[in-house]
Amino acid sequence: MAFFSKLKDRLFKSSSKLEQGLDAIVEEGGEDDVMRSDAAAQSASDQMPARDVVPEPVAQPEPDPRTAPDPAPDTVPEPEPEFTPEPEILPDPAPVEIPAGAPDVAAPTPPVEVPVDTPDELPDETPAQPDPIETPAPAPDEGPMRPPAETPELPVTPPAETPEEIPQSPVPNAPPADASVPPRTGILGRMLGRGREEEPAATATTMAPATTARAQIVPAALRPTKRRVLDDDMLEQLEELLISADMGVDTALRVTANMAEGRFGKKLSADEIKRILAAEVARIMDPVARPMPLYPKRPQVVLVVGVNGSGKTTTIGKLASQFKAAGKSVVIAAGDTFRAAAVGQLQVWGERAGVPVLTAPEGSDPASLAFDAMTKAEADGADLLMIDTAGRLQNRADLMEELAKIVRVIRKKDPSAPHNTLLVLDATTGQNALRQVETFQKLADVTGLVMTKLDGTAKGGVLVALADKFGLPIHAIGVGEQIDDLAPFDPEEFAKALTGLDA
Ligand SMILES: Nc1nc2c(ncn2[C@@H]2O[C@H](COP(=O)(O)OP(=O)(O)OP(=O)(O)O)[C@@H](O)[C@H]2O)c(=O)[nH]1
Repeated sequence: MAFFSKLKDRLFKSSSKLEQGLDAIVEEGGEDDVMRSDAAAQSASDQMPARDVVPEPVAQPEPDPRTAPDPAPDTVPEPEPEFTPEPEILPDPAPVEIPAGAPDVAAPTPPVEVPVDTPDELPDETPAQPDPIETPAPAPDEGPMRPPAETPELPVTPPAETPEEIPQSPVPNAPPADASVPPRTGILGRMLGRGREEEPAATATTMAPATTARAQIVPAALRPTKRRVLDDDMLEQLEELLISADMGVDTALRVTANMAEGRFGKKLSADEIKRILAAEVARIMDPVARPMPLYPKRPQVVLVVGVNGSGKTTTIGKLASQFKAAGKSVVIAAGDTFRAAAVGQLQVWGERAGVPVLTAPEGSDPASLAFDAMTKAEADGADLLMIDTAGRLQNRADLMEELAKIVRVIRKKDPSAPHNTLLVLDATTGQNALRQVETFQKLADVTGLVMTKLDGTAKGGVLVALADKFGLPIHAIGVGEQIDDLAPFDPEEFAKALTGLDA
């Protein structure tokens, strides 16, 4: 519930936009569902405490909803799609000892300097190649592979259904140093803004004097439910609304067509439309909600790519922390060799996660660093090597070629690598994310996505467009700047949050 609130309230501005838009569409062309509201009013007033509502004298007897003829058979609402209950919040895995001292104040771990003397032309030999049968490369069209059940590569405490490889929140939530700040309750309980915001409203209602309450309070059940016939006009308005929420034209058309299927001409309330839309969104998103797969290969090479500022470094830190908590030995390579600040930032994240960060002298070839980092990670018997790369705009051909070279060089060392190429997308970039996927996919064979900043001003609809267009797995979502602000992607929570449905 808390995570749902987090999604709903901070996740998207587009959520409230969609929610309000759907309400407005029905409000605009809808009619009061009189029969339903009368019946609801009767039932509500039967249950209403006397002090809350004093029914006015009724001139006409209330029709008995059980015997009254149905004046409009087509007003019977569609059965509402069922929603899976919110997934159980799993207990945090074993706590991780955060290195003593806050990363910001502790002296950073001296970087492991990797000598970068590898020439551009790297040897063609591929030392210590594993048996290809034991370490199959991920087949692009097979989707993410999970390690065999018996492999010791699985994390220590895999949830049954949710990502095994990215535990929910392995880091215990230490109380904040400032006692005036309320204690944090983990990633699923962090979105407390909504609860706090709701408090005044709740107080206002309960504090209202009885006399004014009698005049002013109109319980929701007493208000007539507006319903609107689902016709071409309404579908067009729905399409426009979905496009404005960044779903893209193609996806918006497909979604509205599916919504109309079997319902055209029927009268629907705003709530019913939200549920139908949420079910459709969840149906599209379900196949892409996949954790990052782990393979028996050591080191499993995870290349992290994306445009400037999308959240690569932050995501690497969060992932490294989670994998470490799951018992993996992780090494990070600072592939942005051109910006000293980027290296420094990665070192801070390495400190936080408690994993070593391999660096190279400023200005050296990032492809060489990647090669040397693989050699070192292999020698150290690391399970995972996460390679950060410089942010690059997808329209900068030179930088994209540099990325392609990194991939080529990695493959010289291990033809099955990189085993995961994660494209980190900033959800606030909207439709531009689609172009980013297209370009990065061509050059770096992207295997999965991480969508960051969903706690910000993101337009969540773009995730639906991405899933609909590319079908790439969404391994995780970033919902904040802290180390445990990375969560598995839950399609149903997402759909409910996007459409403004209550949990
Ligand atoms: N609110 C929020 N901020 C995030 C999230 N992920 C990353 N950030 C912030 O986004 C900014 C950029 O993150 P970085 O991790 O430095 O991005 P990057 O892709 O490594 O950046 P470059 O190296 O410049 O390409 C930082 O201020 C992060 O704190 C997220 O999920 N939510």
